[in-house]
Amino acid sequence: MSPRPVNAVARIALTPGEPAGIGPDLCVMLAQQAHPAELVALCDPSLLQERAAALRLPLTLEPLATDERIAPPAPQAAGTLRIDPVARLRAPAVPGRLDTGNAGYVLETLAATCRGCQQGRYDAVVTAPVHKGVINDAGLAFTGHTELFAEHCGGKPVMLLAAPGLKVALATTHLALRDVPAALNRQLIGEVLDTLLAELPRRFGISKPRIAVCGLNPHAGEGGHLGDEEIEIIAPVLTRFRAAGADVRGPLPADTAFLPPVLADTDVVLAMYHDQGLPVLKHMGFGEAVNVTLGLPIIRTSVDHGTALDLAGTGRADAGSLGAALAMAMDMAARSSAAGG
Ligand SMILES: NC(=O)C1=CN([C@@H]2O[C@H](COP(=O)(O)OP(=O)(O)OC[C@H]3O[C@@H](n4cnc5c(N)ncnc54)[C@H](O)[C@@H]3O)[C@@H](O)[C@H]2O)C=CC1
Ligand SMILES: NCC(=O)COP(=O)(O)O
Repeated sequence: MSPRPVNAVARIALTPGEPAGIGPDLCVMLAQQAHPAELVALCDPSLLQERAAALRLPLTLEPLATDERIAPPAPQAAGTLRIDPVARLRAPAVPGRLDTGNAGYVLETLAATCRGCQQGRYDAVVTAPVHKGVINDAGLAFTGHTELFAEHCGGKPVMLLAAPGLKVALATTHLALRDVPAALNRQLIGEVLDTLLAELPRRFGISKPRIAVCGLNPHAGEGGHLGDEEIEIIAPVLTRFRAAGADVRGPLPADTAFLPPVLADTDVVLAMYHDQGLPVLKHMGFGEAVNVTLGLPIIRTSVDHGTALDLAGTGRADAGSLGAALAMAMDMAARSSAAGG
């Protein structure tokens, strides 16, 4: 498929995620306004039609033309979404009620999206949340979109969440806390920093990224008295990167790494594990933050929240983060297109 011209309208894939969660609600809500990109939902059409009816919101689903040369991407009109019916629900989608019967369907929508992105059919993908537990309960091993997209598309993924005023990247993602120390090694920290230093300019336009790196242990190990991962693993890698000219600071005690004076001259804080960095990020910007996977050959952004089963079908879910994820995906697609693809 030939690359689209610079400034062309982007075609963005949208996956509603867990059928019982708020993902379908948010897609319907997002469709209530016009967008300067074409939005293609990859899912069972009945899911969105039923959720729109439950929310009493208008929605017209327009089939995606099978040959994009005939129908180039067009801006999305209010009240509409394009639809690519890549998979069928196996069980009724009841808001708030998980059903293991639909786990395979959810993974099929994600696999089809990866194929579409790799084929150049989509300029980016925006994902609504999936329920990791129900997929595993169905007997399908799954840790997250981040890892699944890397499996399908290649690359060494780095999870980064961006809120206004703070970006947090993670050295490890979906791991039991007890497994984190064993997962950390010099090669991993080096690869994560390499990805951040390559992707922050490319995806965000940050030309010389300033990265603050957290330690693992309280007080960054207190000189080796509270753990030695800082001395054995993190500090030597940072010394190597600094010698090569990178602006990387640390290892910093995580409890003070997010103070305003540190953040004032930091582009990204690199946390060692999920719950070291994300509570701070969500405290600052829940509802307007975006989860982006760096290090993939494709552009993938997502919401900052989960499936919120308690809100599905009620109309009370906030679509702010999905809107922000779409805006970031369009921005990244435009940047990529301007850079030649
Ligand atoms: N990108 C993804 O696919 C993600 C999936 N998850 C999955 O979501 C499931 C549920 O996770 P939880 O820890 O319960 O987190 P959650 O984010 O679903 O819910 C936490 C709290 O935030 C509220 N909330 C979440 N999104 C909201 C929204 N858009 N508007 C208003 N309130 C909102 C919920 O009502 C709940 O009170 C888990 O299976 C988890 O794996 C979690 C995070 C990201
Ligand atoms: N807390 C972020 C999260 O769990 C999202 O994971 P993923 O499905 O985007 O990999």
